[in-house]
Amino acid sequence: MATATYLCGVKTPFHFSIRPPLQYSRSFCSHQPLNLASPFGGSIQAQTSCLRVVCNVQNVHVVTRTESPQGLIKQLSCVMKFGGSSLASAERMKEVADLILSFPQECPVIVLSAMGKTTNKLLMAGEKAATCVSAVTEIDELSFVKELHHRTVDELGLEKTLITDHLEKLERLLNGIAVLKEFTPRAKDYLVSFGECMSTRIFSAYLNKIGVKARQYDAFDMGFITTDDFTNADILEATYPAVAKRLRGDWIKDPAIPIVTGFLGKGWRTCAVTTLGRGGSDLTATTIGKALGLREIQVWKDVDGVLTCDPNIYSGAEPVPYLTFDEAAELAYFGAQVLHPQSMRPAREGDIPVRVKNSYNPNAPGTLITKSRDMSKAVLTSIVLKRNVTMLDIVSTRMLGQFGFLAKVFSIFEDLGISVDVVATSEVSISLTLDPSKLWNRELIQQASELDHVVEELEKIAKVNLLQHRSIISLIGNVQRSSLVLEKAFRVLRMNSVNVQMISQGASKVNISLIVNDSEAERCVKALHSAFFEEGDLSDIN
Ligand SMILES: Nc1ncnc2c1ncn2[C@@H]1O[C@H](COP(=O)(O)OP(=O)(O)O)[C@@H](O)[C@H]1O
Ligand SMILES: N[C@@H](CC(=O)OP(=O)(O)O)C(=O)O
Repeated sequence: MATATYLCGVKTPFHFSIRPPLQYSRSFCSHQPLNLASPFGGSIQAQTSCLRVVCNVQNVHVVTRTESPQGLIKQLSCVMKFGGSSLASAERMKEVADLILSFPQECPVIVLSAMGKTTNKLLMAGEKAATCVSAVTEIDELSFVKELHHRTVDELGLEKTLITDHLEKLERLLNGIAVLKEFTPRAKDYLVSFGECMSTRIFSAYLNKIGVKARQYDAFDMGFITTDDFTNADILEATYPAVAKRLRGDWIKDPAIPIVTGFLGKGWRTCAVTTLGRGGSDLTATTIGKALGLREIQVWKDVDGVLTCDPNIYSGAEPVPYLTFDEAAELAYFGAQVLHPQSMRPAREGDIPVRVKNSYNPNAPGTLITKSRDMSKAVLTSIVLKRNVTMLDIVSTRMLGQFGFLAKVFSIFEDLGISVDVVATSEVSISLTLDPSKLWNRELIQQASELDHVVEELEKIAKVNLLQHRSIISLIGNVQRSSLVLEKAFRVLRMNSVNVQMISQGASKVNISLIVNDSEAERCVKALHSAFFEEGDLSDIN
């Protein structure tokens, strides 16, 4: 296979490949004058040169290289993602715009979540529409969403018509939910999508108003193809080339800062709007970073980076300067809300650094997440808590030495489509926790019967003890020094009279998980945090 790549600006933007057996002809057409608007204002007189590759089968690839009088024009360079916490008001939108413009050397792709708590409000409005008898217009959450967006448009000096269509559609959708008295996962995804659709339209219009050329994109219309698992869809491989083609194509034709809806996609079978799970805009950002092979992915939050523990549990949590993709993935998977559980995957695959920064405090260095880092001094990086976990103790009813027991147990989970989080096994017994993210979005009643069904199936081959209201405390760090970590952790837990019910050191080599009662969990995290990060006596055990 022959591969040609033009180097334009910061990163390699074009790749095309031709399989040797195909006949192809090439023609160059050069020096076609083109008027390009610079996204940061003004226009650039540019020329393009095209390399046209015509294959004798069905594909025609046209690769275009764009040049300004000074040379090649800048290419999209990084992703900047801003979450709801960074975009809570018109004032915040202005500050985010200023923040973006304070990096004139960058040509960013901007990914936005819904404003403030819009997603929660929309979900609540949907629940109320499905269960209440009063008129949809009386739902407080709908009034809140309308008021927030109207006020923002007004304060930014934008046309009211910018969002009228969306607000009308939103109300009609809630009326439909009220008539059907049903709020399906598919309806949930369509309903919450209005949040991102409106925030991106408002922000893009504002940038254009202040003279920065921007173009709004709905992710479900620009190539984000997902599974049809509403409320928790996975991104499919076809997304990467589709997104790259669309963003690059538009940028070359008419450069404008892309403003993309986070969190959303399009189901590949249903063609309906899907969402990537709560906090999914982080995943949108890393997917775009990988698709375009960008230099860096920035996720701007309301905290000074990834912290040593959840600041809502312990306000003395400190920023962690460096993390590996593996550490960040474990941290996110085991419950740190700051990053979406799947968001590290595209960044790791594309080997693109992720920087977590604070939009309220841009000068703080934040956290840099890369493939590897110097672990020589690392012991513990962060403590993560996942609450309300269900644990199962499963003991084989057969004699010791019974082979195939583990396989049978896991095939039951596979058949029922339930993910397992933490596992500890012996030849005849298994203790495990169930991944609540796979149960979160389902109706409570369904959850209960689902668990009953799991137990029923398992009881055909084992004695089962179902233990609810447990927490997983994950110690993320250098498992090469696990003895040190465990020694200290158990000393702290013993001093706090906490009994650990299960322990697992994952194959990931960055995580030790301890299972304790929900009621003891926060106390444990605080005590562990203070022992590992504040008392400074790690050197003792070193
Ligand atoms: N280990 C952690 N480090 C940083 N923030 C954390 C951590 N654990 C939980 N959080 C919470 O995550 C929040 C940021 O994530 P999120 O609300 O999803 O941001 P955004 O809406 O900007 O994407 C913080 O405000 C903080 O309360
Ligand atoms: N708005 C969605 C998606 C998202 O990523 O939000 P945030 O970036 O504010 O966590 C949610 O609340 O889940």
